[in-house]
Formats: sequence, structure tokens, C-alpha cells
Amino acid sequence: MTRPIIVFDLDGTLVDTAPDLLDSLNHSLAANALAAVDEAGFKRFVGHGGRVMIERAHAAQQRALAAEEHDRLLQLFLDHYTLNIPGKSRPYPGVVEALDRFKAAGYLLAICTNKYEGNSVALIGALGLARYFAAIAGQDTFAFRKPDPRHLTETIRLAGGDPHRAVMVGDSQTDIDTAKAAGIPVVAVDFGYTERHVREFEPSAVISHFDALTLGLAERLIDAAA
Ligand SMILES: O=C(O)COP(=O)(O)O
Ligand SMILES: [Mg+2]
Repeated sequence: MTRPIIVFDLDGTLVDTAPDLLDSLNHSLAANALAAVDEAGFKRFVGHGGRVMIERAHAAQQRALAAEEHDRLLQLFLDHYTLNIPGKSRPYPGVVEALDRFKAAGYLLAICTNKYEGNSVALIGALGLARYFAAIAGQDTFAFRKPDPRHLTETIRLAGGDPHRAVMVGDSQTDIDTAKAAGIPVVAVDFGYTERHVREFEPSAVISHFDALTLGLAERLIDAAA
């Protein structure tokens, strides 16, 4: 039988990247004379990658954004972010232990994120976590991204897994919607980047620490979905 797989979201789930994303976002917005975004704003804008963050920050400040300007600000954001990896970003408490636990139990592990693939691979490498993951798929890996369920199912295939023996772990409505549309159980962490509490999006389970992501929980969710 194919090995079971856990697919993780990255920003706000595996790694607390908020300080660096916010620094890079504000660096790019300053080039268009926009006011800096605070943490509350960040939670509203994040989830669909840098381009959408920049777009939402402009909309929130009632500022128009021409296509070329959008491209230029995205490049500033990405250049700043890429140069600073890993910056202040660190895995959440219990992440490494959870990865060890599932790896030792024979699970495949993968990442499905709306970050760009290059930055995701660089960040995971800089944090010394690359050896855990059979696949890291970003928003530009395929022709579709979360909440399109194919982003998740194709990540699973890329990792050599089976969508019928999979669990998604994420921090946002985007992740929960994606997993549900793919028919895959989803565990939501409640410490990530979301304006509304993840419970409202009705994930299969909610955890407040990675210690609660047990083998038993994953097995139960996979069995229930089968
Ligand atoms: O960077 C974003 O906007 C979202 O990234 P995530 O999918 O890893 O949460
Ligand atoms: Mg996230």
C-alpha cells in the first residue's frame, strides 16, 4: 500500500514567517508611498501570495494600482524577501518533533504553499528542514494554486503519495477550502494567519500545538475518509 502522506501549508503553519513577510511587504509599499501595514492588516492580506498581498494593501488604502506598478512592487517585495531568507522566520514549537514522528512512522511529508516555490525551497533549506520533504510545491509550481484542489492533489502525486491516504495541515480558510474540495481531511492550526478563527471554516480538527498532531489523529482522519 502507498505510504500515507501529510501535506503542510508553509506560512503560518510550519514556519512563523510573518515578521519577514511584513518587512518585505512594507518595503515594497513604501516605494509607492503607501502607509505601512500592521500585523492585523497582514492577517487580512496574506494567504494568496505576494501579488495578492500588495493588491489588498492598495485596496485597503483606496489606492489604484496599475499593472506595471503591480509587477514592479512584486519584484521589490520578492527581491527583499529572497535576500533576507531565513531572516527572523522560525518553525513553530513542536514542528521538528512532529516531522520526526511522522517520518519515523513511514509517512511521506510535503508542502503545498502559495509562496513561490523558489522562496519556499530556500526557506526550508535555510532552516535545515529540506530532508523531511518529498515535495515542495509553490503557487508557481503548477498552472493552478490553492484554493484550487489540484494544487494539493498534484503535490501529493509529486511526493509519490495517494490522495486517498492524505491529511492536510493548514492555518487559513484557503487551506481548509482546498482540502475540502479535494476530499482530503484537514487539520487547522489556530496560531497562524487568519482574521477569523479557523474553527469557523469547519476543518476536520483544530490544534493549538504540533504536539497535538499525533499519529493517532492522522490515522483516524485517514481511516474516516477512506
Ligand atoms: O504567502 C502567502 O500568501 C501564503 O503562503 P501559505 O500558502 O504558505 O500560507
Ligand atoms: Mg498559511
